[in-house]
Amino acid sequence: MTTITIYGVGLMGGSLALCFRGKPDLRVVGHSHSEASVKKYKERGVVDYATTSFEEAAAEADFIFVCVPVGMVEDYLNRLSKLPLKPGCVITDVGSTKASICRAADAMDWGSSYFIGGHPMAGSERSGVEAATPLLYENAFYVLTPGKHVPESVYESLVDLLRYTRAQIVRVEASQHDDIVGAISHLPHIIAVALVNQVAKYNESDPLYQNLAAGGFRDITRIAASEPVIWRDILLNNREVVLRLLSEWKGQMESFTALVESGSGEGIEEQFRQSREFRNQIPERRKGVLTSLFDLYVDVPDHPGIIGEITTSLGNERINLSNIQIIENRADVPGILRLSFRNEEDMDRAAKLLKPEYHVHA
Ligand SMILES: NC(=O)c1ccc[n+]([C@@H]2O[C@H](COP(=O)([O-])OP(=O)(O)OC[C@H]3O[C@@H](n4cnc5c(N)ncnc54)[C@H](O)[C@@H]3O)[C@@H](O)[C@H]2O)c1
Ligand SMILES: O=C(O)C(=O)CC1(C(=O)O)C=CC(O)C=C1
Repeated sequence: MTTITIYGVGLMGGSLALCFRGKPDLRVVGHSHSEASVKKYKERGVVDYATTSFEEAAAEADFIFVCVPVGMVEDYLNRLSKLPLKPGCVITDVGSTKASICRAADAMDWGSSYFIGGHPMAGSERSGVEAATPLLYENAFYVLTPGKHVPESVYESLVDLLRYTRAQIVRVEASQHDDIVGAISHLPHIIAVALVNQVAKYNESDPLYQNLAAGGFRDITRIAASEPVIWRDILLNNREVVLRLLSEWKGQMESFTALVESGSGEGIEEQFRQSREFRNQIPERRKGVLTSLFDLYVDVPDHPGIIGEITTSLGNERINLSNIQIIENRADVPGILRLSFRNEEDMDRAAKLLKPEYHVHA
């Protein structure tokens, strides 16, 4: 029996627990310092056992996942490094920054256990165990940052366990990781929050702002609803990278200001041309919850029963749907329907069937 202990069974920890729970020869233990949370973990059935005792949670563990806010990770690792852990125990975390955590962990004496930094590139603006789902990591990249002293066999044992997440493991050096996530995750969160706060001010005097907010505003601001404590810790921890990016961002805004001020239509077009080219080459299929390799997107008109019509016509042709999701891109009405299939043949047949009536794209 392999025991997996999760400290902080929230969105990320709870989702990991749900990936491992009920799998052959795996036992999942959850830890929280709060009695109420321990009760909740048990009631929701996310773990096999839960405790408020830090020591008891670690005692039998073969793998430990530290899934608390970045600002707390070092403290948790420090406490763990001082416990009599099972020999060969692998400790990892899911913190959104890696350089300072890995540096701190490298300076700790792990005895016969090992630390490997981790960061799944999947998540949500929601938080807490209530938001946990075993599908969170599916098709996402999962970064691991093993230090030099971690034997390959130990690294492979963690990779092997993580196959239950159905994520794609990628090995990255910790400071390179922080540079990259600064640009593709931390800066976008700041921009989304600043934009929402700017619009919220206008909305105070004219609530029509909120009502007219459609696809553009919604697409760029979903993440502005993210958990404040989690993001406070991330931005402060990746301070230097974030400050450099913000300064470059100011430059971007100044360039745009100059283009608009000088009426340079050509310059504006060029900015959009460049960004469209890069944006369109990002492999859409790999990211997000519930994506599969065989997805079709169908623009559906807003009329009652439309989803039923589509699923019935697929059913009549015996085309198996593995998933269906409405992507809300217009206020309060279904816009794009994502249909997922288990194989290319089903996807192609569905596209052929739906094309005469709907706008279908892969
Ligand atoms: N939210 C995301 O999209 C995302 C994605 C990848 C990685 N991460 C990282 O995962 C970790 C957990 O984030 P989450 O989104 O699961 O958050 P969450 O709020 O859903 O869960 C945090 C967990 O940590 C526990 N905790 C322990 N000490 C705490 C303290 N002092 N303050 C607050 N909570 C404390 C909470 O009880 C909770 O169980 C963070 O390090 C975060 O950077 C988050
Ligand atoms: O999808 C979201 O809501 C996320 O914010 C996920 C996201 C991201 O920025 O992409 C957020 C933080 C991470 O550490 C990793 C992933």
